[in-house]
Amino acid sequence: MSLKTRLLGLAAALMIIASVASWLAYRELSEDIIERWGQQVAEIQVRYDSARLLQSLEREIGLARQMADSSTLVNWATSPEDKALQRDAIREMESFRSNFRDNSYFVALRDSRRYYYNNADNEFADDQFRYILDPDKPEDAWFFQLIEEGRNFHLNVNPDTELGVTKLWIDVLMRDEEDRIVGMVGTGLDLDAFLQDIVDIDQEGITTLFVDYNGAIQLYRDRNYIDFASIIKPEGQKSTVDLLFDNPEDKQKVLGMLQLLKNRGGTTGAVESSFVTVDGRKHLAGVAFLPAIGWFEITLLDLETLLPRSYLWPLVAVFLTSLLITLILFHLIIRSRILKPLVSLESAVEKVRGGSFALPHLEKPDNEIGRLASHFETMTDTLAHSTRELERKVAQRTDELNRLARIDALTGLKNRRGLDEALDEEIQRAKRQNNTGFGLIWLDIDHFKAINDELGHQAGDDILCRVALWLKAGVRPYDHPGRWGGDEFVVVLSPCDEDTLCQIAARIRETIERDSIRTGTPVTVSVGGYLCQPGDDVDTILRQADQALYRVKQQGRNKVLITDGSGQEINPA
Ligand SMILES: Nc1nc2c(ncn2[C@@H]2O[C@H](COP(=O)(O)OP(=O)(O)OP(=O)(O)O)[C@@H](O)[C@H]2O)c(=O)[nH]1
Repeated sequence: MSLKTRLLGLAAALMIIASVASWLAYRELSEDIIERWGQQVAEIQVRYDSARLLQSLEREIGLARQMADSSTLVNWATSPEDKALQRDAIREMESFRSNFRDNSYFVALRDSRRYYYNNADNEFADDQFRYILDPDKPEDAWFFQLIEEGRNFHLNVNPDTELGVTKLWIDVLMRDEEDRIVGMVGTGLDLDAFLQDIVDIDQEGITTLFVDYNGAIQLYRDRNYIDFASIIKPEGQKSTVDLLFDNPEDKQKVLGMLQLLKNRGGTTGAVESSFVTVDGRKHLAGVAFLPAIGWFEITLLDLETLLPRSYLWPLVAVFLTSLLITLILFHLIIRSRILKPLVSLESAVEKVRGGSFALPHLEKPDNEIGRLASHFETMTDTLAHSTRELERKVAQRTDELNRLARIDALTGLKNRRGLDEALDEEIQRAKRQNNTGFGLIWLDIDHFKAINDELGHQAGDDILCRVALWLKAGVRPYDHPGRWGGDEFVVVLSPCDEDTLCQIAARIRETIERDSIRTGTPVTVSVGGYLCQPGDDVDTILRQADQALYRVKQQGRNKVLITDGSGQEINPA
């Protein structure tokens, strides 16, 4: 697999790994962020909603307590038949009515079970006594239950069938100086208006509800879930907060949070929160206990609505785009800085390996690969130069060897191979030039063995060298003199005719005889010559010349004998 493919594969694998890792990290992180944010928001929201409820009820509760503490009312409650006290009490009650937000009040006396009420329309002016509370009537059970429990203060969401109103009732027990319960006073707030103010807040994704100490739903946007008159219902029949959750775990969680807050004894500001599922959607439930009224406030935050995960998608898109751009840039840089230079370097190496030093253009980035390419170029130049130099020397040496292979080492004349080639060339030339003639002289030193024997081998060599010089001097510059071997010499004469052949052969013989006398060692040579004929080959030519020489030796030596193709003497010496 090529490096390019590997790098591309690696980049793609890295991108996939990075994307998957980022996606997982994003999910974890976004969930974490949303949870943290949600918890903080839930706590703030719970406190805010609690504060709104308490703010709205505080004044009414305070007034109800004042009313319960009113000595006028307490005195009357202990002597309800006393008309004077009743008159004062009614006046007192009416004064409170104008102060209550709902402009309504109720007063219920324990012993007489008489129930007094007047509303904002002053509908029951001078007729505040409405009815007698009956312990056997379920709708009156709240009164007897509260007295039995002895709870000084209680909030109660209850429809009053007698009066035809459903209200959030603020019930406060009236006690005499001996702390005996003598009655109950309070006011009611219109439930619908109250729900609209406190619970039906127009904030998408936020649900607020209030439950009593036992978890029974008291204020909730869906009236069907409200546990009306929950005080008189036995446990198990109450419409409690766990009804809102489908998942048993969630039910336990929420009830557990209520219990936890109860155990803390109503620490102010304490908030518990946990994730729950409502209508198939994940919510964060925040719970706070409101010790002032003995209720819990529960806020459900629909996190997907409040902070949809899609909000973070642009972040993911930015990340993935940057990742993609980074990888593309990485790939481009790798390609231009590593791959392309490597590919050009590899093709250059291939060329050099194939014997060519003409390098293609090499990419040389400013890095190790660039320096490597530079070194390779320099190395190739040096190698090319050395190779050229070596080739030149080899050629020179080969020429020299070729020359030496054709030269006789002793005399410096052509040797037998050189003569063969010269003869061959002459035959070819003669053929090309319409058989223009050429000749061949073959000469042999007479009695050379005796010279060697008498004067020694070195002296024999000297004579061979001298004969070579005289021979050279006796021929034309373009003739080819050579030593055939031993004391035999051959001259190829070109071009040449009969006369020339005879003249040169005779001149050679005379020169050697004459000049050798001057050296103190006279030598003579026998010369055989042959005028070459059209169509003669090397063997024929040499044989003819040799035979002529042989005949000279037969005839007594130191002579010249030239023959033609028929074997006839041309110019007998
Ligand atoms: N000094 C010397 N002697 C050589 C060399 N090559 C051959 N010889 C001798 O040359 C002699 C040649 O003798 P031949 O040509 O057979 O006979 P010759 O004595 O010349 O007598 P003819 O040719 O019949 O006149 C031999 O004794 C060889 O040993 C050489 O390179 N140097």
